[in-house]
Amino acid sequence: MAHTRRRQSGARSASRGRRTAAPREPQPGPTLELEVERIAHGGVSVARHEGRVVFVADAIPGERVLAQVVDAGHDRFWRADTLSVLRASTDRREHVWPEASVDREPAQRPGGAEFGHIRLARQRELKAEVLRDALARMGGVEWDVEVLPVRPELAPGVSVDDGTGWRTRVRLHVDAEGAVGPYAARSHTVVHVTSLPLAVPELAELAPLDERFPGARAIDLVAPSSGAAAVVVEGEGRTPRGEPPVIEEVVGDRTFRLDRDGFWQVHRGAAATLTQAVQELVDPDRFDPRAANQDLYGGVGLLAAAVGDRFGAGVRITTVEADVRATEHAGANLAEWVGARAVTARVDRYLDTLLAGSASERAGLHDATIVIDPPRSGAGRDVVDRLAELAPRQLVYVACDPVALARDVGFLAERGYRLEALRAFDLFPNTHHVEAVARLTAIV
Ligand SMILES: C[S@@+](CC[C@H](N)C(=O)[O-])C[C@H]1O[C@@H](n2cnc3c(N)ncnc32)[C@H](O)[C@@H]1O
Repeated sequence: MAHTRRRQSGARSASRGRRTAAPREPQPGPTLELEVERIAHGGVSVARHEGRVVFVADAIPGERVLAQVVDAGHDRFWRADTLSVLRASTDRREHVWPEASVDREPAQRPGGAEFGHIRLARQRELKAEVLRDALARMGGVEWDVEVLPVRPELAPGVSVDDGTGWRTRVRLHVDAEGAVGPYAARSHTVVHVTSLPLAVPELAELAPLDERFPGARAIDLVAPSSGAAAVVVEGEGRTPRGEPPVIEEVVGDRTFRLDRDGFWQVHRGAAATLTQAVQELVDPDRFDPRAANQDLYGGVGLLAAAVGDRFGAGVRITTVEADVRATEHAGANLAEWVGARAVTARVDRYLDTLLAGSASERAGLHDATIVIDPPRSGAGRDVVDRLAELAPRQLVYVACDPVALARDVGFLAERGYRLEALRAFDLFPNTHHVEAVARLTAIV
């Protein structure tokens, strides 16, 4: 495709001579019959056409499908959508969200349920395969991964049969005419749907799918574990001034307060699942309650509380988070631990201040356990290098992206840390996402 470069006076000097590439338009290609070979990261499967990789959506490894190439603009791979299934896998089932099924026009299928046509147990095997492959390729470790379902007692009301009814946060979008819906898969086009099966039942009922919101940008649906569910309309003149409403989330015997629009784990049972996983994965023989323990990317203090509950009232732990409101809540949520602190900071800068500490401060860090729960992009080289320099006894890494985790496991291996334990959980049934909790320890 020919790109036209727009000339704007002053644009070149403003960008100091750098040219910014215009977003690439996808180039539609042919309709193909494809043998689907294996799963890839991102919820698509790998097929081949004349030697070229084709990433195909809405298929299952082992199937033969008729697929429309939606982007033939790359030399090395194309992207395609399944139009119909010519030979179905025994793992195929009715899609849990009829509107996302292959029976609908690809451009009209909502995103966010890209595994909904696959038996639940097989979804977990595919997620395990992606994590195992990523760890082998990027992390340099062979690890036999099993992805476990959320335990039903931790997620009351969530269907264990088909993986529906778990989402406590849903963002819908509003189009130019004010119509509401999710984005179509792999696009920013709002599509109309009549149901939200992945949402917890109270949100599925509340969702204003047939209403119009002219001028609004998005509709956020929030169902805290305690108190009423809410529909929040975002857009010009609609965001209320002043402090955002505060909600409560209950995990076991604990209540966490947070802003209604603040970060919280999305699956109804996720916070309890991760609490248990972190408590189990911290090696008690390596844990020193008086060391300078850390909970990095700490949100409102969920995982610092998990460590505190596991090791008792005397635990020292600092939770570090970039969002000021979240750290204010974390300070209050962790008030009962005299040794707990909540710090507002970017993790990389915070680690720089730790690295500049005195010899006795550095010794306290050397004995520390550091829990780290970064956003989807992972910790990355800069943070990993700083962590390795602090040389804590153990790291407990909570990850929502297998490739970012595997990359960071690889970086940590270069810096003398090895993967010692790993658990993976299906905190996002019917999507391709998977959560993992890993313990890495210093090789001595
Ligand atoms: C995956 S959430 C985890 C939150 C918390 N551990 C929990 O389970 O509720 C990641 C958090 O990291 C915060 N964050 C993102 N980038 C950050 C950075 N560079 N430094 C500090 N916090 C950051 C986000 O605001 C978010 O609260």
